[in-house]
Amino acid sequence: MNTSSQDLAGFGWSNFFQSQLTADELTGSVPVRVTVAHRNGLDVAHPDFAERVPLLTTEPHDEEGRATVGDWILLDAESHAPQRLLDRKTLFKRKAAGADRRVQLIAANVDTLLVVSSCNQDFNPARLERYLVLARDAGVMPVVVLTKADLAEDTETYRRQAEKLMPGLLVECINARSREGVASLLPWCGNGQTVALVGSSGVGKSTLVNTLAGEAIQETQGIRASDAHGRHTTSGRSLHRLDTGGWLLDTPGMRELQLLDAEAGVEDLFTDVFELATECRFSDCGHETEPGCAVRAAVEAGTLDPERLKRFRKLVAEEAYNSLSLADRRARDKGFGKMIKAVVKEKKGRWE
Ligand SMILES: Nc1nc2c(ncn2[C@@H]2O[C@H](COP(=O)(O)OP(=O)(O)OP(=O)(O)O)[C@@H](O)[C@H]2O)c(=O)[nH]1
Ligand SMILES: [Zn+2]
Repeated sequence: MNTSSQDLAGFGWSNFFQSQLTADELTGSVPVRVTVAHRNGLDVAHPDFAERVPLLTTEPHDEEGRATVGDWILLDAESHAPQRLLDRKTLFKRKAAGADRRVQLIAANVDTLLVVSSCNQDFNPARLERYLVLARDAGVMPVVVLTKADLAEDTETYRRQAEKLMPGLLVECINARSREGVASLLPWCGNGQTVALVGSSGVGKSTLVNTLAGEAIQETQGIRASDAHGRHTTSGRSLHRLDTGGWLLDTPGMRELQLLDAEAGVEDLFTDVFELATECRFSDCGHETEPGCAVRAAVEAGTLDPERLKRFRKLVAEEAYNSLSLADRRARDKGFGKMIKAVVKEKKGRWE
């Protein structure tokens, strides 16, 4: 077998992976990319072949040691038996529901996350912010893509709102249905580049995939005229080659990604709020009613957008909730239910 490193580069191979190989591995192994992670095997691809191989052997609780879609693994050059997993450049993961909170791997080695929303009533800065946190946590570069620019009267207002979410954030307003429309995204989809998409239902993810791929690999469905919500379209877990030589990683797991355990990401995204908070009189200030609160002072002085503070609070609360185990969540929900019941009972009692 004589595969040039250029061919491998088209699959996403780079010096980052190459430098992990030992002298023995350079001659005795062949690197392959995981295109589908099945329960009992891995579909892998290489410029010269594609096949199903057995799972890597891992320690029972080493969830991150398992291979997921997008990973690079080494096979024995002769037998094609899987040898080991290479370190990842980036990783999307989530904690599974359930008492043991196992880590679920979603996708590895994604270079760019296209955060999709549209230039209409679906545009939601809070949701975009959440996806940006997610990208930060995975170590992936985010690009905000605002679709349906062809239907909007004033795309600049949307663009400006999105740009305000993070310093230096790239925002592209596009028509996802036209080849020319998506041209501005091509730099992120070049040879060997891996992109993934997130965004709510109906914003045009499948349309974008179709246009980028140059063929209909995703089913799109018409938007329901009445409520502007797209219908859910199904898709298989996969890594698709784009016309441009890039790879589109589109899996149900990726589509369902939610903000989970994103503490570091929240800090990155809201450095202004965190910096202000260091000046609050109390170190555990909740920025609600405490005296000497620098965060509220900034809002009053007009230097901090109150909407931004609101979103920050929501994100922190949501993250705290998501980080609870399922058992804790149930207990909390039950506690909440009990509290409601008690209040209702008390109110009723008063009138009976
Ligand atoms: N005019 C116009 N229509 C668009 C654009 N992007 C998407 N649409 C339409 O919006 C509808 C929903 O698009 P989809 O691609 O199915 O949305 P989705 O995000 O994949 O939705 P789910 O599969 O539910 O996650 C379809 O009717 C598309 O044709 C755009 O940029 N311009
Ligand atoms: Zn404060």
